[in-house]
Amino acid sequence: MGFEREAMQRQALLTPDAMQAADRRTIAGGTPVGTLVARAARAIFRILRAHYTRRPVTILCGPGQNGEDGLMLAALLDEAGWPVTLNLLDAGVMDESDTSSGLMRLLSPTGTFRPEAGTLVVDALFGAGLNRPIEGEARLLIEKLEASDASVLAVDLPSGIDGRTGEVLGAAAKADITVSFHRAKPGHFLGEGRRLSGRLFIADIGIVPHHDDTSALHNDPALWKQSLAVADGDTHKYARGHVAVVGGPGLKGGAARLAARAASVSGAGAVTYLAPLSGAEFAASQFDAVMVKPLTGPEELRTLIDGTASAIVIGPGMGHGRLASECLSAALESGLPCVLDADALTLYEDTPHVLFGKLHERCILTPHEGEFSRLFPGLDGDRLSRAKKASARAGAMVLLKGSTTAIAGGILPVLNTNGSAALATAGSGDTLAGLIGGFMARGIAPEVAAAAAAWVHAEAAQGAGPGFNADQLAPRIAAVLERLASS
Ligand SMILES: NC(=O)C1=CN([C@@H]2O[C@H](COP(=O)(O)OP(=O)(O)OC[C@H]3O[C@@H](n4cnc5c(N)ncnc54)[C@H](O)[C@@H]3O)[C@@H](O)[C@H]2O)[C@@H](O)CC1
Ligand SMILES: Nc1ncnc2c1ncn2[C@@H]1O[C@H](COP(=O)(O)OP(=O)(O)O)[C@@H](O)[C@H]1O
Ligand SMILES: [K+]
Repeated sequence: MGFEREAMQRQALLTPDAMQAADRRTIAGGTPVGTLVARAARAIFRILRAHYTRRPVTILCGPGQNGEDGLMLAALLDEAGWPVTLNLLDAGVMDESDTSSGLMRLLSPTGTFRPEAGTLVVDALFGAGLNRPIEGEARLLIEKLEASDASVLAVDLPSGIDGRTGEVLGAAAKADITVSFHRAKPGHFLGEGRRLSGRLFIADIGIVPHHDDTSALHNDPALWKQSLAVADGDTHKYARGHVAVVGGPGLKGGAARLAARAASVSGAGAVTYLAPLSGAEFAASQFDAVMVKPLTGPEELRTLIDGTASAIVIGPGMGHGRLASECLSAALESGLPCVLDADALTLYEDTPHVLFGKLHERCILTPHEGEFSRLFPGLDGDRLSRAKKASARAGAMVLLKGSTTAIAGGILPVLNTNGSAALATAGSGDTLAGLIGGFMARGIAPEVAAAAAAWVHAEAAQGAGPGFNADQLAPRIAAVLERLASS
């Protein structure tokens, strides 16, 4: 089972180009552009009033439709008795209807913009139409805004953020709230765009959706919750999935043990931890539910592969020795779903093409930025496009970890954004690798397993205090899965 179809449409991320195409399609379908702008302005007005008490509002309006949204908002606020000032980048954006509606009297002369604490600035300079770095007068306005203590509400995107990549083109001021329309844009979650967008609200303004518009998905349980349901009835442990976790020698065993613990709460029926004797003996003293087997060579792993193993997690704490590379080869030759993390990624960093030659479509590579840059040198751009290029290069799925995690190689790339800095703790990536392996062992398709695991893993750290560490993740993951199953 893949992603749920209707949810895919709701979770679509649209690039600014795709959004403009959707806009044109909607207008061609009979909704005048003025109606869309009016709906957009009303949505901003509603969200603005829900979050701010009445206070002086300055609206910065650019030369395009983003500025039009700002003008229309000015009229609504003015009508509701809010003190509004307009700063236009280009007085030409005002047409006769604006002047006759009395907006002229809200205009403040160029050069007088002084954002102050206690006021609200609406940033309606540029949105989807930003097509070059910001300079001149617009840049001055944004820099003043950035240096001020005023609250900021951005229309569509903080002006200066590239909606496709999240990159700052010239300058951009941090918004407390961003109100965008129809669907979120990749730039809300990538690069600086994530931080600068603040709290994101997406307003429905009646844009007609079309699946061709979608360039990526914003991860959400609606996409895959059904796939996690455990079928009731006559089953047995191995039928529910058996995860083989390949660990390393004694002193490095913690990473793979974390992976095994995550696999054992994933809903899979059995987990076997394989490690050289020193690691296996210690693991056996730590585990109850997880089975332990000593590894003297790749044969023990092959026996499990020929038996009941249905997915393999390999790499965390494994080391770089001969046993490690033989086990990795055996894992990949098995054709079973495999998660490659940590040492499995760095083992081939000098000869990545050798590794890529062994991968298949049920392999998922889970690098953090450091591992990624060593395994995929020379790739630049935002995290989403790098993950896509890396997946194409490797011929496997790539889950590139970070505050926004990008997953590429499935039907559509996925961005996961529910993580928090609590996850930046040793062993949290190992836990994620184990959870993905557990889901794949259950027969869940790789792209679904990766997306579900990324979300569940991040959700498990929600509300974590300063004393949180990766040891605490597995029981929290079990709790998240329980909540999902009963919701
Ligand atoms: N797509 C839709 O369906 C809807 C879009 N709406 C609004 O329309 C916006 C898009 O409107 P536009 O396509 O007119 O684009 P924008 O208003 O974002 O900007 C385009 C204008 O800015 C100029 N420009 C671009 N980069 C510049 C730079 N760095 N320095 C100076 N000038 C620059 C362009 O030459 C053009 O005149 C969205 O962001 C949104 O706010 C809403 O009205 C609701 C409906
Ligand atoms: N600031 C952050 N916000 C959200 N998630 C984060 C942040 N920093 C790290 N993470 C997540 O934490 C995990 C860290 O993985 P990794 O770096 O491999 O850790 P380790 O190697 O110690 O196991 C990844 O899932 C990553 O997405
Ligand atoms: K804007």
